[in-house]
Amino acid sequence: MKRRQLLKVEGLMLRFGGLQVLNDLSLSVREGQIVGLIGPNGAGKTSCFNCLTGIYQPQGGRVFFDGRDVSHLPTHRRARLGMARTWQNLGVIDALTVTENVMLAQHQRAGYSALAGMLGLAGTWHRERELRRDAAEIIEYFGLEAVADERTGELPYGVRKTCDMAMALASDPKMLLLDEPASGLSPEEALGLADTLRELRDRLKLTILMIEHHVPLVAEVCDYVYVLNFGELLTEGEPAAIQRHPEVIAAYLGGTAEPTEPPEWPLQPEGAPHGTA
Ligand SMILES: Nc1ncnc2c1ncn2[C@@H]1O[C@H](COP(=O)(O)OP(=O)(O)OP(=O)(O)O)[C@@H](O)[C@H]1O
Repeated sequence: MKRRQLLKVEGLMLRFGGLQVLNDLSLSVREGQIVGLIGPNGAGKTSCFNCLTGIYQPQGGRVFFDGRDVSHLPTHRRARLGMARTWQNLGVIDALTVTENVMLAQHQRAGYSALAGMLGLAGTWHRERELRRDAAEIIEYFGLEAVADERTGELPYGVRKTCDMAMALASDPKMLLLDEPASGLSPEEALGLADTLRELRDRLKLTILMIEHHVPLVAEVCDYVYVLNFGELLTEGEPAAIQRHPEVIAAYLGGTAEPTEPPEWPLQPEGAPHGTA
């Protein structure tokens, strides 16, 4: 039996001035899948995430999440329904500790503001204690205990990325939208990320949509892949087929669409950001 669609996107149209950033983009993600969204720089991947999370209001198309039309809901309402996101440039606040960042993210579901919690206003004390306990569990899950009380601005990039992921999880989401989770990570860290993503899917039953340039990671963990080019869907399918698709190879290399033999992966799009993107 096919699992139900948790996310469904129909005919997204997004324009900035004369630039058609997304053109009739449709995709779907079934519950429990890890789905990749790949494509060269400027293809429209982050803009697509911004439309899904309500940061951009597209001129056309609809977004359904968990059976609801969320197209006109603001970002915080979509987050409360279970959409969590990580950022290409990190969502952590450098001046706060790892624990404080995770607790800030938890207030998505706390029922009162982070400020009320910090000030210990009436009715928040008991819940704050629960949140702190949950935060400690999330921090332990991601192996961040040793740096829990350190300011994130003073931590290595890979650790800050892990903290960003912990923050996304702190809102108790149904779906994670990950924007380039492997960028800036060492090869060993990227390998560890593959295990983490599979565990999030298999143990915590999370559904994941991720933008990623690191094609070996996509090939290893994704159940299904969408390829964007110039705001349009170039192709979609299982990772093995995508890696051999002539037009995908051409879009990434900017060359002929008829290679004589499969290229060596990883391919990086021309001018792809490596590092902090
Ligand atoms: N707020 C905006 N105003 C104007 N143009 C924008 C805006 N946001 C995105 N764009 C343009 O939309 C196009 C797609 O950008 P987007 O960041 O979505 O691509 P991407 O596929 O995520 O690229 P990358 O892999 O480099 O992150 C680019 O030409 C970008 O300049």
